[in-house]
Amino acid sequence: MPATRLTLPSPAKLNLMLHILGRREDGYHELQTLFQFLDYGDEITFAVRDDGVIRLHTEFEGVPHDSNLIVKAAKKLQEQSGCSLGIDIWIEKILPMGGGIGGGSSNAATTLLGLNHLWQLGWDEDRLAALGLTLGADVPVFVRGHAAFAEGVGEKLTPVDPEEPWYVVLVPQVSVSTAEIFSDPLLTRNSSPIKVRPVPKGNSRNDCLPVVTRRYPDVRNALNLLGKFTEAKLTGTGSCVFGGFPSKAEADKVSALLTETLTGFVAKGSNVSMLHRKLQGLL
Ligand SMILES: C[C@@](CO)(OP(=O)(O)O)[C@H](O)COP(=O)(O)OP(=O)(O)OC[C@H]1O[C@@H](n2ccc(N)nc2=O)[C@H](O)[C@@H]1O
Ligand SMILES: Nc1ncnc2c1ncn2[C@@H]1O[C@H](COP(=O)(O)OP(=O)(O)O)[C@@H](O)[C@H]1O
Repeated sequence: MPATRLTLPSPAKLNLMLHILGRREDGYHELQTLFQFLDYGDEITFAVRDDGVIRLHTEFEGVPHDSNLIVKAAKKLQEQSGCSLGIDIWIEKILPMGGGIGGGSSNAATTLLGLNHLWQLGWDEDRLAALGLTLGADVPVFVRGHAAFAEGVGEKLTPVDPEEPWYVVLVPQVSVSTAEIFSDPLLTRNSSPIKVRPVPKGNSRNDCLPVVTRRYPDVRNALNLLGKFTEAKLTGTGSCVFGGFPSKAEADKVSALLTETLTGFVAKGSNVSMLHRKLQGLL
C-alpha cells in the first residue's frame, strides 16, 4: 500500500556570497550566488485526501491561506499533473519570514517533493524545478537539494561542495522585503562575473549588504556584534546574518554570548539538504 501520510523537513539556506551582475528587461536581477543548506528548518506534515481539496491547517500571520507558497505549490502541481487527489497540510514553522534564509521557497519545494511522492506522480527533478521557478527564484535549489553555484536569477545551478562549518545565525527582528532591496537605486548592479571553479571561498561579498544595512540598523548591529568573533555576512537580502566556526562547541559559545541580547541559533552547514536525505531513506 502506498503511504498516505508523510512528515518532511524544510531546511533553510544561506547565500555564502551574492553578486549582482545586471538587471533584465523584466526587472529581475542577474545574480551569481552560492547556496548552502542548513540542518535546521521547518517540518511539514502531509495527509492525502481523496476529494481533491487542498487545505493548509496552520495559520500564518499576515499570509492569507491562498497566498501561502505551500498552497500555491500544491495547487500548481495538482493542476499541471491533473491529479484528482487532495491534501491536508500542517507545518511546524521555526524559520523567520523575510530572513533571507529561504523559508517560503523551501516550504514550496518540500511541498512539491512531498506531493510528488504521496500522489505518486513520478515527475522528475527537472520538471519539479521548472514548476518551482514559477513560484520563486530560490525554489529550484531546494528542489534539487545540493549546494550550488547559481546564475541567472538563481535557476542555473552548478552543484558544488564548499566546506560545511557550524554557523551562528542571528535573526534581527525585522522582515526585509526582497523586492524593496532590489528596487533600491543605490544597489550595486554591475559586478563582474566570476568563475564557478574554484568554488568561491567563504569570504566573498554580498552586494545587497550596503543597501540593507543603511535601511535596517538592527541588521548593521547584528553584523557588528558577530563580526567581533568571525567574519559576519548577510544572507540573501537579509535580515539574517551568519558566521562560520570549525566546531559546534565554538559556535555554541559565541551564540550563548550573543543571544543574551539577540535572537539566533546554531546549525551545521550541509551540502545535501536534509529533505533529500530523508527522501532517499524512504526509497
Ligand atoms: C535574493 C535571494 C537570494 O537567494 O534571496 P532572499 O533574500 O529573498 O532569500 C533570492 O534570489 C530571491 O528569491 P525569492 O525570494 O524566491 O524571490 P522572488 O519571490 O522570485 O522575487 C521577489 C522580488 O525580488 C526581486 N528579485 C528577485 C530575484 C532576482 N534575481 N531579482 C529580483 O529583482 C523582484 O522584484 C521580485 O519581485
Ligand atoms: N510558507 C511560507 N513561509 C514563509 N513565507 C511565506 C510562505 N508563504 C508565503 N510567504 C511570504 O513570503 C515572504 C518571504 O518569505 P521567506 O521565503 O521566508 O523569506 P526570504 O525569501 O527572505 O527567506 C514572507 O514574508 C511571506 O509574506
